[in-house]
Amino acid sequence: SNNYPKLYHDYKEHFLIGAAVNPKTIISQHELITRHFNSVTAENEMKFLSFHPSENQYTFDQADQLISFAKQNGLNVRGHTLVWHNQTPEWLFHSQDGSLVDRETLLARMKDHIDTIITRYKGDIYAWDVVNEVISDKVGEFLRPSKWLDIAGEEFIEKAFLYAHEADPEALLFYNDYNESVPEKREKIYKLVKSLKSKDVPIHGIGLQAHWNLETPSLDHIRKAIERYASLNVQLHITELDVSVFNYEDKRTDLKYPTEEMMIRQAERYEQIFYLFKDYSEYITSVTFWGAADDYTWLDNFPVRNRKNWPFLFDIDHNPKQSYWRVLDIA
Ligand SMILES: Oc1ccccc1CN[C@@H]1C=C[C@@H](O)[C@H](O)[C@H]1O
Repeated sequence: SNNYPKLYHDYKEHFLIGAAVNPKTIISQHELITRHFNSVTAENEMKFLSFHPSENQYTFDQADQLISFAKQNGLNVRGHTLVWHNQTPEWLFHSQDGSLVDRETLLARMKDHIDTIITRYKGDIYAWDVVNEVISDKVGEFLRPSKWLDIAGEEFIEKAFLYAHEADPEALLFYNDYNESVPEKREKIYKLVKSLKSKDVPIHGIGLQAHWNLETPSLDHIRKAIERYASLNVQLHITELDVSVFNYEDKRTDLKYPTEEMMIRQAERYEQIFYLFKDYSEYITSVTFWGAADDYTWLDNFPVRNRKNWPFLFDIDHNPKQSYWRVLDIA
């Protein structure tokens, strides 16, 4: 990573190049991140559970650490994420006596969280994943069942955006989701965002998580999703890009290293994907990887626990892979 062409520099007229970071990787991957990226997202440190572990307790230290790293190195910061069904503490949905809270109480607690967080980082965080993954993966089901939905009804979604906008009218507010290129889910995400826009809810962008692999989604499905979302006149961010060497249903655990053909195929995929992103750089303003190099990825534990993956442009020693050269060559 030390003297290879800076990835963000070669893409600067197209879109920002980002990486998910955490308190460990801003140290272990410091040189790589500051050389090749101009945007960062906290992998876990800005989620509800991290910020707000109990009703009257906010914990900011780890997020503050990441913010000062970003400021010291001139990196843009995406906030992830304010309202989600995962990594959210149980206290939020319960009263002292353990019963479920009512709609007003839950919305008041949501507002307090959003006000507190967005106000603290106003001017430091330019874009927020306000709502993450509320669309269902189940055929025929629109919204994912959750305590948010059960207690507050579907208006919790628009309320999150309204509260966020009131707290920082300058921040870009995103809806973020995965499997975003699957046609059936694409149409549900489209319907949700179109509905929010039609009610003048302040939403500025759609985050495509882009947790992809060597085979899926097809370039055609990716292109169709980008075009569908772009037609809503919102910005598009690729928010969590990785290209797993295993298909979702492939649970093999025998590999200690990626095969040569995996690395050749991955380089081809990355070239095709970035060629497509460049084609739509009028709409795509940021491309963030969900990590920076193969020495650390959430995919080492998902969907198979303790199974190594090699999803990025840089290898476990932070040296460029074939994938890096193919992405750089078409910049
Ligand atoms: O690809 C998925 C499949 C099933 C559930 C969630 C996801 C992706 N969900 C993402 C992954 C990692 C987390 O750190 C991110 O916050 C989350 O947005």
